[in-house]
Amino acid sequence: MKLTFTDATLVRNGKTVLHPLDLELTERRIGLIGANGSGKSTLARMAGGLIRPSEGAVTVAGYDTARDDKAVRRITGFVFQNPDSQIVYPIVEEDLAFGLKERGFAKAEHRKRIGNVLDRLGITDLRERLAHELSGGERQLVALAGVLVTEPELLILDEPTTLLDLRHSRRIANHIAALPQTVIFVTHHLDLLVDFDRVIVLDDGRIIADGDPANAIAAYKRAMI
Ligand SMILES: Nc1ncnc2c1ncn2[C@@H]1O[C@H](COP(=O)(O)OP(=O)(O)OP(=O)(O)O)[C@@H](O)[C@H]1O
Repeated sequence: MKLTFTDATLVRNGKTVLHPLDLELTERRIGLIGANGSGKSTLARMAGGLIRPSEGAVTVAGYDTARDDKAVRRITGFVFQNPDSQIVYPIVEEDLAFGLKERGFAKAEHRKRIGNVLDRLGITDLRERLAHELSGGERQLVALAGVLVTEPELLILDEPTTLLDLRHSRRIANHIAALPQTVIFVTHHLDLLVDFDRVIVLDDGRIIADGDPANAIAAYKRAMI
């Protein structure tokens, strides 16, 4: 999977949210870090075709996100910080099945896939539960499971562990480490990125560091003093 940003810019209400970006992303696990409001979510959404650049172009697996946004969204799964924006059905299992149905998976496969992903995230006990009765962290895990179960080619995770305890955050990190797909992971939890292939640091809409996790995280820490 290859993503390219060519002079991609985003201007909103007169503010330059992202200054012209040139990037070629071919790594499997890419972390995005930076200060609040530095443009991480914007870049992540642009990578998945949810936001079109004001100028320039973004391509995902050869599809231009401005022209072929449907194709891009078909191969991309998003997990956002707020699980409530993602959970649609009242019962956890129904919610996970909904994502599978929407993406055209055969019904016979639903139970097996759902069982597998719940098991891997350590939340099998939530299968029959009412989503609105779950804790914040449990809902975040269900939202994540709902996307993982569909195995999208590109997985974009925007602060998916903000409500999780250490055990579950680690489980997510381990799970991501084993995924064959491309993952773009926005987070303030720097320790989750130590084994990543590439980490990009944003500051005020610009890339200020880009490289291996140790160097990128060190640059971020220096910039935040
Ligand atoms: N429609 C808009 N109009 C004006 N400003 C916007 C708009 N959308 C985003 N911004 C601004 O762009 C900047 C980048 O926002 P973004 O959500 O990408 O930041 P972030 O790095 O993900 O931050 P956080 O760590 O706080 O989640 C912010 O200053 C935000 O207020």
